[in-house]
Amino acid sequence: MEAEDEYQKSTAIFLSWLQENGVRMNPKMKLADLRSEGRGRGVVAVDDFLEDEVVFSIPRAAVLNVKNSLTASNTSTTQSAADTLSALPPWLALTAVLVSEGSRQDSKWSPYLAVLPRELDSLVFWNESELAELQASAVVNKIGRSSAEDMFSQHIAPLGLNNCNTELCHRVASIIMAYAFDIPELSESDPAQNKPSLEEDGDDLVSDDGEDERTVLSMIPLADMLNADADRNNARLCCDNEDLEMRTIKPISKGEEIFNDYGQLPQSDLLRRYGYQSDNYAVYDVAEMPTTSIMAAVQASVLPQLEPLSATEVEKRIGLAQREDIYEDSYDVAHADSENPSIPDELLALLYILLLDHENIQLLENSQSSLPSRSKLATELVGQLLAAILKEREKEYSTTLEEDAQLLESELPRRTTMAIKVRMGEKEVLREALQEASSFQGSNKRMRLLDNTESAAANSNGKGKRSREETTRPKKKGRYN
Ligand SMILES: C[S@@+](CC[C@H](N)C(=O)[O-])C[C@H]1O[C@@H](n2cnc3c(N)ncnc32)[C@H](O)[C@@H]1O
Repeated sequence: MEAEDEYQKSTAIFLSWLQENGVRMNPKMKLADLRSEGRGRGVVAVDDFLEDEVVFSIPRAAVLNVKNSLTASNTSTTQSAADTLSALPPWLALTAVLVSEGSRQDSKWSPYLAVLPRELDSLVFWNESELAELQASAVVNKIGRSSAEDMFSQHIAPLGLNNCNTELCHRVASIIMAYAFDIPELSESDPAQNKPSLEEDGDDLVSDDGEDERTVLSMIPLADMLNADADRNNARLCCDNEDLEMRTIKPISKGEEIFNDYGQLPQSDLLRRYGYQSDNYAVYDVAEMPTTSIMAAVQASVLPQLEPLSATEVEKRIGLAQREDIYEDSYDVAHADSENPSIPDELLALLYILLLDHENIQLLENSQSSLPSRSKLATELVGQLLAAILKEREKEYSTTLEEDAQLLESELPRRTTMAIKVRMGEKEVLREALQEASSFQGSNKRMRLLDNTESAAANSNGKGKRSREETTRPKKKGRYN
């Protein structure tokens, strides 16, 4: 059979299967072939929807998760299989279940499994030269291909599932990452938990988010046919009733696509987890600033006016940053919005601690002073150091924004184009952060500048007068401002 016929036929069989399994579809929706627009299948309105209308409803028994799969298989091994699976993280247990269901001709979910993709563009499937196009994006270190393979060989291989191999496990785990939902175990639910997610760990089939809500990682036929495109979200999965319901969250006009919400992801994570790129997610882009490179810049004395710090002194200041709860392994810079600046307070606080003069670091250490507000953290010197660090970070990418823009004008392989957009998004963020850093105007009076040291030394020798600024240091514990 031609691949095209196969595609249409599998859609038709899936639609009949949905009906047989009690899925009720509003006649105002249709499952559409959106391949020409690069979105595979999707759900489209064929008539106007009001806000809070049901688009379709799905009985919980049609959902594919560990419990339902074990119930459907109804074998004597069910209890021991349940025990084995419940010891695994939810994503791994569901991977085992999908591989197992996929290998059975008589699986209740066969027509559903047949419409799931054979190939994905998630980063785990990119080869080295494709990944190299992401340049210095931190996402390259988050793919976790080899750690996933360790899990497969340690936990899935011993199950002896038919036709199971590493590539299949990757494919299934990636489908789960892009398609599965975490749904509340019972009907007392928080419908906010409706986005496909895999960022799970834990060792139970249900996960507990710590707020009395236990969720079950589940594949939800049809609900997972909704695409997403940042703020074009107009529907969500509601788990309050016996049946799961996809409901509109705003009026939708005839002809519009019905979109779910995958979250406010930077383009890098969208690519890693869902295997696509969309300019509409660029507003959520971030550039990661690893603390190791921040420390390297500090120790390399990138600013000549800075008094150098000994290794012991650096250690002490890191300890202080940890005590103040602002020390992180890396800091995300992002696009500023009405509520948040581009550079996070924690990063400013770290640099401030690294740049404080000896007298003031002592006061902070003895809790005679505390970290000031953002405007005072944002000293000119902090801005200069940050600018130097941001420029170094920019240099880790082997092309400039302008060169990337030029590259995009030519015909490129799909993955190269997506990678270029991701790295451009990060470079845009770095530029914005650089601009923000250049605007810092807070006083340098407590900063570890060579001048300060000289005047302080002169003062301690009784040869000089303290400057007016130095005498304004806080005398008791409290915020500098
Ligand atoms: C939950 S599924 C949605 C159904 C999917 N289109 C299908 O045909 O099976 C998520 C996958 O859909 C695709 N997708 C979702 N939103 C998209 C978009 N705005 N643009 C391109 N692809 C999208 C991505 O491949 C993603 O991994």
